[in-house]
Amino acid sequence: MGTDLQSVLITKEEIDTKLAELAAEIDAEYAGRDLLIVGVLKGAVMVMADLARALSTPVTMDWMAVSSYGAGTKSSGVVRILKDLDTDIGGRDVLIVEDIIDSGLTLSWLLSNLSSRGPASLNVCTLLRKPEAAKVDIDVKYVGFDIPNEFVVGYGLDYAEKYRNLPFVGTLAPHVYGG
Ligand SMILES: O=P(O)(O)OC[C@H]1O[C@H](OP(=O)(O)OP(=O)(O)O)[C@H](O)[C@@H]1O
Ligand SMILES: Nc1nc2[nH]cnc2c(=O)[nH]1
Ligand SMILES: [Mg+2]
Repeated sequence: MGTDLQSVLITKEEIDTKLAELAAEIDAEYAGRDLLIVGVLKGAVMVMADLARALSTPVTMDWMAVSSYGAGTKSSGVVRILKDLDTDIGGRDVLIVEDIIDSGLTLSWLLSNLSSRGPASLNVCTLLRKPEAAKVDIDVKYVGFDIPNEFVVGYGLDYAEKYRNLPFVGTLAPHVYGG
């Protein structure tokens, strides 16, 4: 697996340190409240698992799976729900947890969908954010790392469903893309 990687962009230690910082901010914000964290499958699995364990605030956890319509339409912004929340979020404090915001279209859609359900509050935490996201008018309260516009894998992020289990975030060598 090592030879497929071009470089390590963010080490496991850097991720751990950043998640501890974000968890402290989230603990301060939600102290005494009843927080529901919502992970967006599948990419956010690692962030959810490690962020949740870094929090002191007791939380409940739920999951959504969403997909863009059709192949190659990632940036169409048309999303369908593959798995909805099990929880009624009406009146709840909700924090969406993502691995990455790239075009921002997945998150824009999720924010409008979830806000229509009447949560008491709705915020976003993402480990990674790419420059494209600035073009979309979304307010992301907790951001781990702003990264360059490169395709990254690891720590939940895949290329053709592989590399999600790497403990760090890296970039792929060109030969992996078939070049
Ligand atoms: O900002 P955007 O351009 O919308 O891209 C970001 C989304 O794309 C990835 O998920 P993907 O739909 O690839 O599915 P996955 O989480 O199962 O890997 C990532 O996990 C985000 O959810
Ligand atoms: N694995 C992966 N998925 C993404 N989805 C949007 N941007 C990315 C990225 O850089 N890597
Ligand atoms: Mg995802």
